[in-house]
Formats: sequence, C-alpha cells, structure tokens
Amino acid sequence: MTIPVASATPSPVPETINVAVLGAAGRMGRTVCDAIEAAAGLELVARYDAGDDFSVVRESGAHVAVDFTVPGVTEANVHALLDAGIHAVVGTTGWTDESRQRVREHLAQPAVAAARTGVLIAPNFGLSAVLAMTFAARAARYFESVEVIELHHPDKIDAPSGTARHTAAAIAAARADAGMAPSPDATETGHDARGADVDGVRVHAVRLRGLVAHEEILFGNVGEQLSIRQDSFDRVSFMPGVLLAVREVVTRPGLTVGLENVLDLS
Ligand SMILES: NC(=O)C1=CN([C@@H]2O[C@H](COP(=O)(O)OP(=O)(O)OC[C@H]3O[C@@H](n4cnc5c(N)ncnc54)[C@H](OP(=O)(O)O)[C@@H]3O)[C@@H](O)[C@H]2O)C=CC1
Ligand SMILES: O=C(O)C1=N[C@H](C(=O)O)C[C@H](O)C1
Repeated sequence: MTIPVASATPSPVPETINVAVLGAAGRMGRTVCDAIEAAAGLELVARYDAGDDFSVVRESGAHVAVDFTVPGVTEANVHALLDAGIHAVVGTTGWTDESRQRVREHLAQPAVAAARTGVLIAPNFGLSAVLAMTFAARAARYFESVEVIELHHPDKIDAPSGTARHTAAAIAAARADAGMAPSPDATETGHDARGADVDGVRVHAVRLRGLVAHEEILFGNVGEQLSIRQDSFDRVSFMPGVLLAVREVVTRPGLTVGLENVLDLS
C-alpha cells in the first residue's frame, strides 16, 4: 500500500536503514520483524526482548529501533536509545504528558540535538485508525454528545487503549477550541458503567476473544447520530504505517506524536 506522506525536514538518510526491534518476540514484534525483513531498503539487525542485554541493540549498528514492548518499560527504552544515538519508532502504549515531556527534554540535550535524533510515537499505525481519529477530531465541534468505545483482544494489558486516549484527547481539544460545554449526562456519580473519563470524554473498553483492535466514536445531536468505526482485523494492517515511520523518523529530529503528523491528510 502507498501512503501519501507530508514533507519532512531534510536530513541525511542512510542508503539501507538498519533496524532493531524491541519486544521482538511479542505479537506485534514478530509481525514487525517479518515486515522489516521483507522491506526494500531496511535491514533487521537486532531482535531484543525481555531479559536480553541492551548491548544487543547498542552494538547492532541500528539506525532506528522499533519498540512494541509493554507500557512499564517503553519510556526507559526510548531514553536508552537516545543515549545510544538511535532513532526510535514507538507503538507501545502507556505514554503520558509527563513521559513525553521527559523525552522532549532528553532530545533537547546538546549531544542528542546535534545528532538530530528523532522519536516518533504513534498510538496506532493503522491507516483506518489514523483516519478515524482525524475524522472524529474534525466532527467533534458539531455534536453535543460524544462517547468512544474501543474493543480489543482479551490479552491486552492496558485499558483504555492508547488509541482511545489519543482520540478522546483530540476530541476534547477540538471541543475546547469551539467553547463547547461537556457532553450532557444526568448520571449520578459513582456509576462504574459510564466508562473512563479521558479529558472529559467517556471511553468504554470491551475485551473479547476473536477481536484484534477496533474503535467506534459515537456523536449525537437531537434527532441524529454519527458513528465513525474502524476495524483492524489483522496485525499486518499496522505494517505499512510502521515501515513508513521507520523511513520517516530519520528525517524528523525531535518528538513526533501521532502518525497523522507524517501523513498528508490535507
Ligand atoms: N501503535 C500501534 O499501532 C499498536 C500498538 N500496540 C501496542 O504495542 C504494545 C505491544 O503489544 P503486543 O505485541 O500485543 O504485546 P505482547 O505482550 O505480545 O508483546 C510485548 C513483548 O515485549 C516483551 N517485553 C516485556 N518487557 C520487555 C523489556 N523490558 N524489554 C524488551 N521486551 C520486553 C514481552 O516479553 P514477555 O512476554 O516475556 O514479557 C513481549 O514479548 C502494547 O502496548 C500495545 O498496546 C499494539 C498494536 C498496534
Ligand atoms: O494492544 C493492542 O492490540 C493495540 N494497542 C494499541 C492501543 O492501545 O491503542 C493500538 C491498537 O489498538 C492495538
């Protein structure tokens, strides 16, 4: 699949990009290793997983590392990659404003800034998910009510999903820009069934065997509803986005959050 790409800051790009995969034995890590091995201009130089020594990555000659590990370790991995002068593409969830800010500060350190190192964190690499999030942010100002439902396989350890958090944050920002009141809700406090409150947007998480990764954004006005739904049925659907991010991160110094900033969605 060819994905249209927005223009980036020019920076020297190696002829072959050497790639290390962190979390290489996991569901996403295995799929990413296969995709890198099959991709033109990319070479898989290290597979790193729980219990491995980080020197495997540091000494691999990797230009870029792709992190699909677990929320509890991904930030430490990124700092270790920056110390090693390796660009990072991150799909792992668990990022907060504070952890992203610590990465920005690390990127601003003179040696790291001089190396023009890039970090690209994407809550979701699937084109359908990126478009759903983008469309939802565009629609947000026109509807009085909004709620997000994310649906995933039951082996997922975090909830709500990183995608749902990113979606809700973008919707909340758009509603705030438009000066909108909170979604109407007469529920008395203390009712768990109303889901998580993410920046004032209710997010509901479903875990069901057979699912992979899915999201539905519901907008309501008096007498009408808009539903935006995306379904990732197979982890290979994330791979065009991951490969694009690997190729792009070497040209984008600093922190980029969200694949929508790499795609030409104008
Ligand atoms: N951005 C996106 O498009 C997508 C993001 N994700 C996110 O990616 C992450 C991984 O998902 P998934 O592949 O399903 O999860 P898995 O649990 O299948 O894979 C995680 C892997 O990381 C390993 N790991 C644990 N600790 C470390 C460590 N300290 N260093 C290196 N590796 C470690 C795990 O090993 P062990 O099992 O032995 O602990 C496991 O092999 C999740 O946060 C998920 O939400 C998933 C899909 C798409
Ligand atoms: O754990 C998963 O599977 C996924 N995690 C990411 C998230 O939390 O949003 C991306 C996608 O939804 C699959």
